[in-house]
Amino acid sequence: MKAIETVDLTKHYSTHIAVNQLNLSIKEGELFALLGLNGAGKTTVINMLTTVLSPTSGEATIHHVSIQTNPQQIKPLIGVSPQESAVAPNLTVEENILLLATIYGASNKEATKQCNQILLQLDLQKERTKKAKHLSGGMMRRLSMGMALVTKPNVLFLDEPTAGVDVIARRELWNVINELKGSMTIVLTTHHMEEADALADRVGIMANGQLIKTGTPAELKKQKHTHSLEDAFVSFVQLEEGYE
Ligand SMILES: Nc1ncnc2c1ncn2[C@@H]1O[C@H](COP(=O)(O)OP(=O)(O)OP(=O)(O)O)[C@@H](O)[C@H]1O
Repeated sequence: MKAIETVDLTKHYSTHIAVNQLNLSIKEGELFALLGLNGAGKTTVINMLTTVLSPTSGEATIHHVSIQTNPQQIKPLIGVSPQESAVAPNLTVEENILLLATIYGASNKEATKQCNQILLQLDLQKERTKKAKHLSGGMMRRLSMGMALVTKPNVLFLDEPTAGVDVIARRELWNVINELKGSMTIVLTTHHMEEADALADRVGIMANGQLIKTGTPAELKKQKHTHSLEDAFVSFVQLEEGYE
């Protein structure tokens, strides 16, 4: 079953084409990493798929539900951990999750059960009574991911989940993402090629709003005769940008 499908998905910001006729198909349970230089269009794609932005043209479906005609039906299917976190700084870790679960209609008992499960899944039990504003960058990202799990999503979007965190916290976040892998479809964006290599079943490379390459990390490396996904990425992007 296809979790996500886009057909000629396009977004214009006045005269600037941020995403240009994107055709993408992601299978249920797959972890797909969207790669690209700054401004390539990754966040715009995620914002369209999560119904934050309306496409200028083209179509996209999540679990066969259209993002344009049925955005309200999309919301229960997805969880989003954005670059700018929606965490309430003065609430504790536990309170942030409980509040969101209650907003989504859980009873107090259900919310507590769900919160305990998420804290366990994300290894956040020790931080449960800490105010969010006192969390480290890595723990903050973990809380943001936990909050994205409140809707029990079929598809989880992680926009640069390890941006700005240290190398140990990054590895710990990889463990958390690896634990979630397979139980839901995950789409993540990253500038860290070793992250895409470690986590992704498949990657898509964007340049100038277009999807220029998709494949498994192994396929892309093989095509460029290298053991480094970063080298393969640079080569694909440079070719597209006309550096070679
Ligand atoms: N609200 C906006 N108005 C006008 N242009 C925008 C707007 N948001 C994004 N853009 C432009 O659209 C293009 C794609 O931006 P986007 O944020 O999707 O890229 P990105 O690949 O996520 O980049 P980064 O890796 O830096 O987060 C960029 O040229 C950006 O300047």
